[in-house]
Amino acid sequence: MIRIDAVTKRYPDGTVAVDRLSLEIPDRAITVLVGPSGCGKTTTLRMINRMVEPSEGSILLDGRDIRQQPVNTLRRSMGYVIQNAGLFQHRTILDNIATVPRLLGWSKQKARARAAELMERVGLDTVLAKRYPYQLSGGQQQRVGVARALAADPPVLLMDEPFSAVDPVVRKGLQDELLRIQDELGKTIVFVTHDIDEAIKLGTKVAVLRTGGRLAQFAPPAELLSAPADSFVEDFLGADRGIRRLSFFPSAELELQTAPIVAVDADAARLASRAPAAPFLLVTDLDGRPLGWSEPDRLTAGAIDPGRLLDFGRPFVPGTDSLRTALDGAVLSPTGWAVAVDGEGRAVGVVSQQVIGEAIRAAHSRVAEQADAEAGR
Ligand SMILES: Nc1ncnc2c1ncn2[C@@H]1O[C@H](COP(=O)(O)OP(=O)(O)OP(=O)(O)O)[C@@H](O)[C@H]1O
Repeated sequence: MIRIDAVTKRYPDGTVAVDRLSLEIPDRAITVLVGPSGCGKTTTLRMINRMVEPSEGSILLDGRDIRQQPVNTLRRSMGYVIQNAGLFQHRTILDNIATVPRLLGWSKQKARARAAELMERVGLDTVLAKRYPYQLSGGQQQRVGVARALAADPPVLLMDEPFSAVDPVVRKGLQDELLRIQDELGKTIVFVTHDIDEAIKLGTKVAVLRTGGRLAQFAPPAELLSAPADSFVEDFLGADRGIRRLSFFPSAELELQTAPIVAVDADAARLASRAPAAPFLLVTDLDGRPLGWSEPDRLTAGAIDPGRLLDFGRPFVPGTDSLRTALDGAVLSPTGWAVAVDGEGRAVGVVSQQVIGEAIRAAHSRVAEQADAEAGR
């Protein structure tokens, strides 16, 4: 665990960048530092690897003051990734990634083998190994930056706005990749961003800082969204807080109906038997994949015309997707019903906005009961 204990940083010109900050950063999780420009995020991160020394307070790594070990030893245990990757322009991709192992005295062959392994791990084609950084896209360069930081297998990874310079689509890819790598490697990651959505997506815990380097709230993302500590945090979280919170509620328990699902070859008797179940029937192809919605009386036996069906919107996968995705599916659907599919895209049920609304209320009361129970403990 990294423990930041009442740390203040005052720069020589008198600027207080960080003000009596205390944080317990858990092992093998992603802790995000988020806040407006100039609130002291980078300064805090740099105090962890001693690129900046605190004016007051201390930082402990596994119970030991970080000032008690040589700074080089400390930094070797902490990979560091920055915006724009900060790659060495005159070195190939492979040699960039192999930098730290080489500094640690590994043979060239061993370091390069490790670098090649890491390229695959971060989703880079090894044909890029011999290229130079300027021959890569921004997103690819960021992946190289992550691979380089992981090369010596440090337990801690410090990441300072690593994905800020790329477009939103590439950024989403990099975030997903980081979550996947973290699932495999379980590093202790401290991640700085000014983007609250990125913080909520990546953080196991999120520290919201306010200008002047003071901590506003330190909590798991779902808790930030449900119970912002004050109006600063609430404003910083922005609009749609309620909708975004639904991302943390699973859709697995939604009660699905199967009666309104009919295959495209359904006969008159079958259509008639299903019709009372819902105002709309979902027509699927012969493999069970949804084609679209129709009012029951528009379907005539043996002559279902897929071209005349209503769009079925965006389906969700129960157990994988959240209530937010399910609600989105229902809102997008012209019928107000969402379609649930399995991993292969076959319809497994349908659910109305009303039932999703009830599930949301149930989820809220479960969270409230849990909070009450914890408060009473
Ligand atoms: N070397 C320095 N000397 C004086 N003041 C500094 C120095 N470095 C940073 N600061 C100031 O300290 C405050 C915090 O800066 P810091 O870079 O830690 O913030 P940040 O939250 O990372 O900001 P951003 O999101 O804009 O990168 C700012 O007011 C900044 O101007």
